[in-house]
Order: sequence, then C-alpha cells, then structure tokens
Amino acid sequence: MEHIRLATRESALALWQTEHVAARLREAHPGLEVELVPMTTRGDQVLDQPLAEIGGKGLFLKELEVAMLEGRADAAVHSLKDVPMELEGPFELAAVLERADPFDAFVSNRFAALEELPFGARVGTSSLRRQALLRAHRPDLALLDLRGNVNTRLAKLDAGDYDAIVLACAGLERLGLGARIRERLQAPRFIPAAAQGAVAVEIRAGDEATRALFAPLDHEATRLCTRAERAMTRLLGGSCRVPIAAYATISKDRISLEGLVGDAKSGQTVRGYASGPLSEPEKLGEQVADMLVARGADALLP
Ligand SMILES: NCc1[nH]cc(CCC(=O)O)c1CC(=O)O
Repeated sequence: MEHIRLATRESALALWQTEHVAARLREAHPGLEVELVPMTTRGDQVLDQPLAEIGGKGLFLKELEVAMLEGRADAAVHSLKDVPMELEGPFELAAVLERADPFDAFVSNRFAALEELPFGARVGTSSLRRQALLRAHRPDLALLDLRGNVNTRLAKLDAGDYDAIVLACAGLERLGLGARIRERLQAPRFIPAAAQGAVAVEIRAGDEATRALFAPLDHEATRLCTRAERAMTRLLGGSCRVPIAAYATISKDRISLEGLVGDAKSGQTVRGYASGPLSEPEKLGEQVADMLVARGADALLP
C-alpha cells in the first residue's frame, strides 16, 4: 500500500488526533502517502440537545464508517471514549495509541479548584458521569448543560454562562490549551470515562493490509487497560445515558481497575476495585462489574 485515506471528524480536536496518527504512520512507513478525509457527524450537528437524549450509539462514528464501506476512506480515527463498547457492523480496531492524561479538568476564570467554588456555583457539563461525580462531592452546585466542541465550551465559560466547566485534560492539552486547566480531577476521587484520553483507529474487519500498517502505532498497556475499562462498562449496559466510570492502570505484571456507577440527580455512587493478571483484562472488567452490581449499582442503572 502506498496511499492511505483517514476519515476524521472536522472538529479541531479530531483533526489534531488524526494529524497525530498521520504523522506516526509516515514515521513508521517512510514514503507512505497519508491523506485526511474530514466529515461531519450527527453528533457534531445536533448541538441543541444533551447527548444523553439524542441517544443512538456511535453518534460520532456512523458517517466515518459509511465512508469506509463506500471505499472513500481506509480507516477512521476516533477518541476511543466515543466508540461504542461493542462495534456494530463489519469493523474492528486496528490500533489503540498511547493514552494521554486520562483525567478531567476543572476550568474556571475565577476559581482555582472545585473546592473553592462558592455555594450554589454554576458548573457546566453535559456528561452524566461528570454530573454524578460533581454532585457526590458538591451537592450544592447548580449543574448546567454544556454541549459543543472544546473551543465552543470554553467560549461559553468566557462569556460568563458558567462559573466553571469540566472537560477532558487530553482534549485541552492536544489543542494547546493546557494552561486553562486549573485543577486535575484525579482518580480515585474523580474516575474518568472508559478509555478517556486514548485515540483509536477503526478499519474494515479483516482488512489485513491496513491492519498491518497500523500495528506499529498500537500501545499494549493502553490497549490492555482500555479493554478492561470497556468490558466493565459494556457489562453494565454502558452508554452516554448512564454515569459509569472506569479507570485501569498497570503496575509490573498486574492490572488494576477502579469502577463507579453513579446517579446524576442524587450524586449517589457505588464503587468497586479489583486487580488481576495482564492476560485477562475482560475478566477483570467482569469482576468489577459484578462487584458494582452486588453493591447496589443496578438500582442506579436504567
Ligand atoms: N465526548 C467528547 C470527547 N471525546 C473525547 C474527548 C477528549 C479527548 C479524549 O478523551 O481522548 C472529548 C471532549 C471532552 O470530554 O471534554
């Protein structure tokens, strides 16, 4: 193969991530011609409704998958966080790149940390997981919906619509906006969404030539951690409609997984934790999912 076309969303973050994949590909295969094929998705178009309400899995994937099926693209680059826990149709993941900062960022023009917000402050986020975690720590806050790409969200904060907003550190840093992070909301206090901070490459299932091109970009530790996180989330019926958090780390030859199920309205949370061998990340995900259910998570799930 001398030429490869990468489907991408048109947001600044998506373009950065796809340019990053393109650069890594050119580095791994000198002489390979890499072309970007930008497009918009339904998730980018419908901005007046919370994602949890638009529903439909893979809101950010469909148009990119159609482009692959119609032969207009050979691969699609996604934030793995936005990829459904189970890929639908004839697709597979060819690579999961090394994860950037997996945590959420507290961003504010007036306050240096979540704990410094005054009683009843207005915080913007439309992620049910972030709402549940914010409620759990600060039941007094007024949580307001906030949609749109990273720059749109920052513009709404700057316009004074919110006292603070919460979004992914990885997205801010990739866009050169790391200086806007006032506090990193780290685990175990704040657990991220499955695969937050990881970029993945999707291809047509069985396309071995394309899969081989991406093999050098795959990062084993990130792949193992995100497999455990995604298995746990999938077993709990996870989508954007439920506040589910999952975060795995590797130390030596063990993988550890922290899981959480919450309720965005009440701020109630159930937590679970386990560790296991590197060879069975899905089994670890299943163990933590079972633990969460045994501790009452099903009462919080729809
Ligand atoms: N849901 C949108 C989305 N998908 C991935 C990221 C950030 C980058 C990443 O997690 O890899 C974001 C923005 C955000 O959550 O603030």
